[in-house]
Amino acid sequence: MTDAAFRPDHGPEHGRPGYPGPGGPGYGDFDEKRAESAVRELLIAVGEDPDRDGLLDTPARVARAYKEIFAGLRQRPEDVLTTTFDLGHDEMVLVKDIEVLSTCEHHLVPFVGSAHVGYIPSHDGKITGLSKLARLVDVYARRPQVQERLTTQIADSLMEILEPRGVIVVIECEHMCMTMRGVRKPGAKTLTSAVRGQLRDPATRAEAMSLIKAR
Ligand SMILES: Nc1nc2c(ncn2[C@@H]2O[C@H](COP(=O)(O)OP(=O)(O)OP(=O)(O)O)[C@@H](O)[C@H]2O)c(=O)[nH]1
Ligand SMILES: [Zn+2]
Repeated sequence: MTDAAFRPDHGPEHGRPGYPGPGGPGYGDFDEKRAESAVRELLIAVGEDPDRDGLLDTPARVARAYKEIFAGLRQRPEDVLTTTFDLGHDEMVLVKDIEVLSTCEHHLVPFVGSAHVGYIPSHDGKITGLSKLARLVDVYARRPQVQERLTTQIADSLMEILEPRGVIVVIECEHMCMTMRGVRKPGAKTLTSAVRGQLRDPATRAEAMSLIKAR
């Protein structure tokens, strides 16, 4: 996969010499051996014996798991968001309750919850399959993330690829870094939203929000 295929949407670290991105190693490449030895080191660091029976295969297993959990680093939104045309529909399309399984980039523990993704198709009726909206959520969720960036990346890539009249993305998640450790507040939900184009109009936005809230 070439560096040029990816947009520099991961913040300033990307593309620094020696790091993935333009001018660095292949952006998104997964180095399984390096991941394995890092997990082995981590086990030693926490006071475990990586050579005891139960842990022998753990570094390789964790490396494979990380490859899967961060598979979105090797995917582009345009790989999943295929488009088609349907002139017949120019009203809002909203897919609710898309499961979000992501990883907090601060602590590398999960944050989980739901995404609600809606758009108003372009005047020429450019649309996408409903499942593709869920696939798009996964492309960005399967990376080291913060919830705010996850939300805006989904909204911005939809705007770019579907060229819709408007987009709304609302995400509600529970962060394990606030549950398992640190402040330890199970049940606290973080809500983020990104609204673009005509969905910024108060009435349209209110309609979308009432559809999202309706159970
Ligand atoms: N804005 C934002 N913050 C997040 C997200 N995930 C985790 N955090 C926060 O990132 C912050 C990191 O804060 P630090 O003070 O550097 O780290 P820390 O000492 O481990 O913080 P505590 O979690 O408060 O113990 C914490 O407040 C987390 O709750 C996210 O998706 N968005
Ligand atoms: Zn965290």
